Amino acid sequence: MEKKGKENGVAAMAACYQRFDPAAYLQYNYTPPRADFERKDSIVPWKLACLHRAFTEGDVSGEVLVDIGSGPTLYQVLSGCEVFNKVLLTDYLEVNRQELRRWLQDEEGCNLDWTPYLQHVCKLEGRRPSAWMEKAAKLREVITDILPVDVHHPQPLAPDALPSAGADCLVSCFCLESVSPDLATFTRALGHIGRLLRPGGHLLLIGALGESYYFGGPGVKIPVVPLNEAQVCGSLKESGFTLIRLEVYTLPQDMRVGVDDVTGVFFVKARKD
Ligand SMILES: Nc1ncnc2c1ncn2[C@@H]1O[C@@H](CSCCNC[C@@H]2Cc3ccc([N+](=O)[O-])cc3CN2)[C@@H](O)[C@H]1O
Repeated sequence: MEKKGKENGVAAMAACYQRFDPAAYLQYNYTPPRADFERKDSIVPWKLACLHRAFTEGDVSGEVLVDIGSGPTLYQVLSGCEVFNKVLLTDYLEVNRQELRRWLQDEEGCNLDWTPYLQHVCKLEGRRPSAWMEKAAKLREVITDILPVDVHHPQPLAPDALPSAGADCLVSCFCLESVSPDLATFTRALGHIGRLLRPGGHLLLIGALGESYYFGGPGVKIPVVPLNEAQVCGSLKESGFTLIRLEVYTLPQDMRVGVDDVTGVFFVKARKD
């Protein structure tokens, strides 16, 4: 019974994602107020600051960075692209991989202008904002693949996707809790992606606290397993990670815009045992 229940939950979740709408999702979460670079308390600048610090404080290095569950967004690797010379983006849905490919190939039809993001991260790096074009070129140089991924598989990526030693660093933002029907499935998925990482490699994990649903498009209500900090820390420990740092952002009232019921966002830096 238990096994059947687990498979049903994951299958039901996969069915929800067939209606995911990248353009709407980007609009909901990656435009003001949640992405307002003039506001100190906006969520996206907070996330970019966490990622910038984590990638540049000296302990993260290597060849290969993998972003798990990229969705249609690039912000996750704007700092990491300066540290790694091979970056892999991944997502479960072809519509998201297509959105990413459109930007990478500098094609028409992108659903979001990433320029303000590139300019903001250049500022964090102490560069002039006009260096954003160099950062865009750097991204297009180091992002070598956009691959399918399924975190519910013990081997989430194709066998030949990574060097045998594994990736040197993983980043994953708002994915695991949004694709797992319950905490046990979240923890199992964390273990699956952990197996992609070499021992001593780093995991940078951003996710939602207290979220039970979000809209992945107009009328596309997707269930989420609500997490608290203690559960995140417990899952990391159970999946063979040592926590280095946990930071939490609590959403001000005007960041609660009706597209989900998120109360907070966590940022984790951890190392694979
Ligand atoms: N089995 C699977 N394996 C891997 N990826 C999978 C799988 N199934 C679906 N996916 C893939 O995972 C998905 C990743 S996007 C998930 C959205 N997460 C919730 C959303 C995000 C968000 C953003 C910003 C803020 N904020 O406060 O600023 C709050 C929130 C909270 N709401 C999607 O790309 C899907 O395509």
